[in-house]
Amino acid sequence: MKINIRWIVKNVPIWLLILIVITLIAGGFEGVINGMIFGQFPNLVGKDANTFVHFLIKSTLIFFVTYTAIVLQYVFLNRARKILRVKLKKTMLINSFALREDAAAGLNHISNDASKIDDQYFSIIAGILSSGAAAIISTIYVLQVNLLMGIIFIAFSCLSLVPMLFGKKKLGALGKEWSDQNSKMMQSAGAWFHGLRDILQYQVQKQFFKRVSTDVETSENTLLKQQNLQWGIQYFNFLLTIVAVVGPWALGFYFISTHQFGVTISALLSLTLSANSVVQNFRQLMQYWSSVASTTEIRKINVSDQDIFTQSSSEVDQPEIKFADVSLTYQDKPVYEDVNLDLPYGTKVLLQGPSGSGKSTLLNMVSGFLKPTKGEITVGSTAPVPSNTVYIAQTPWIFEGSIRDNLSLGQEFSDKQLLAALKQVGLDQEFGQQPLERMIHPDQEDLSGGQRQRLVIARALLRDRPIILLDEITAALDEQNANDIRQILYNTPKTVIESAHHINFDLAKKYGFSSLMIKDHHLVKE
Ligand SMILES: Nc1ncnc2c1ncn2[C@@H]1O[C@H](COP(=O)(O)OP(=O)(O)OP(=O)(O)O)[C@@H](O)[C@H]1O
Repeated sequence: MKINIRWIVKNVPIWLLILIVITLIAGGFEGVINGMIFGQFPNLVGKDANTFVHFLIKSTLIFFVTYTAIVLQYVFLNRARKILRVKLKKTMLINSFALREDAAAGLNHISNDASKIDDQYFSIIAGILSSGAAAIISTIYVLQVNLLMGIIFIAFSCLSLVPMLFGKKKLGALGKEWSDQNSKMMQSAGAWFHGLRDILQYQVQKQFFKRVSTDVETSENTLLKQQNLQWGIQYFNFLLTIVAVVGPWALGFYFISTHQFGVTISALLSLTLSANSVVQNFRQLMQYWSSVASTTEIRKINVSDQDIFTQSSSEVDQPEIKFADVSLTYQDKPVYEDVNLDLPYGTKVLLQGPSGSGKSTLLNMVSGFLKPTKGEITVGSTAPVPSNTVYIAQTPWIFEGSIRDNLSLGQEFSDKQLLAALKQVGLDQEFGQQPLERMIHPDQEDLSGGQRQRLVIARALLRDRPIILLDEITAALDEQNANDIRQILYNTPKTVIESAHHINFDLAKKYGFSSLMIKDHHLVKE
């Protein structure tokens, strides 16, 4: 998808576009009203008081309408920009989510890229429209003062287009380079902040800061390169503007001295005054163009055809999990090769294997987050979808908000249900009098690792899903808590697949678990 004029027109309401066009036309007279009104002065010589009053009222009205139109123009343009910013950020949020981009890349899009597109595209398009309207109106005025000289002035004005023709591509490439480097800088800055404890512990402040500061320098250097190129182009523009003014004078003086085409000094003077508006607006347009060019690449937004808001149905009843000749390879590295597996509903499985052997990978395939490179996985009669499972991960996801928010995720649950879920994981007594209202701030680490883990388990218990996937969930829990939690999660008719290094074999036996061992890219029953 490309953020361009078509996208803008599609997203701004038609009534607003009409108001913008009307105010643009009215405001476009600003460049020539002085010329138009001052040009009347010679006609006032020797006229009566009535004519003066009439002239004053007319001039006041013209000034009033033009300046009011300019202000309204910006009010409407700003409203349109706000609509476009909201649409752009929402589009970016959805696409980064659908494409599973990492947090740093996604945040870079909605912060840096979105501001750059707003500053150097949306606001510039507004400027282009107003300068364009002013240039057209000034041009019409200039042409009707003296056709030949008017054409000469405008032809010279077009010279200012030349430098931009050469710089456009390079500016676009630098814009993209800057955005990529910015994303890298956000990643290394994120690592710098997240790693505070380890960085201090290993006393590697200097070494680590060098990484971050190099990335900051690199992205700022590219921005500077881009700005220098913009101003280089602008400098050539200025030089050509001199030619655009002096050139027509030279021709005009020649026509005056040879008495050709009725060119007079006064016509040349009024043309210079009005044509200035044409030249200025052309120059402005070129400056705008260079800004627009610098956003060309970042305005190309990767889109996914997936509709993330479509609710995938989770109505499979007592599904069987089947793997038929499933292989999964990361780049060139095989994790699974031709695996066949049949897990009837209610099966309880302990997934074992050395670190890096593929335990999380298997759970991710069953939950539909990873597609096999070859073969087919079915859950019930369909391919796996995340909504059929609860996947409890090694690192619990909690967010800024109340315990209630973190449990319900915005869905409808009664207080009774929420409190019962907290009680099941033993958290009902740990969060004070009103546990559901307690606010949590993940960045302040105000919950222990075990509390976080139990909170996300309570979140899972609230939801009735036929398959429970447990990925190293007890790593942050003490033995007692780990056993209590396991009892809750195991005591269910549902399918449970647990990957764990530390296993309570007594409990596993009690609840009928069998073992699946990952060996040489295959699953072996033990
Ligand atoms: N996104 C990825 N890109 C490339 N390789 C990956 C990716 N995710 C995992 N791997 C590789 O796939 C292999 C299996 O990883 P997986 O996380 O499933 O192992 P695991 O058995 O769960 O390990 P652990 O017990 O340490 O958590 C590893 O060698 C890992 O490096």
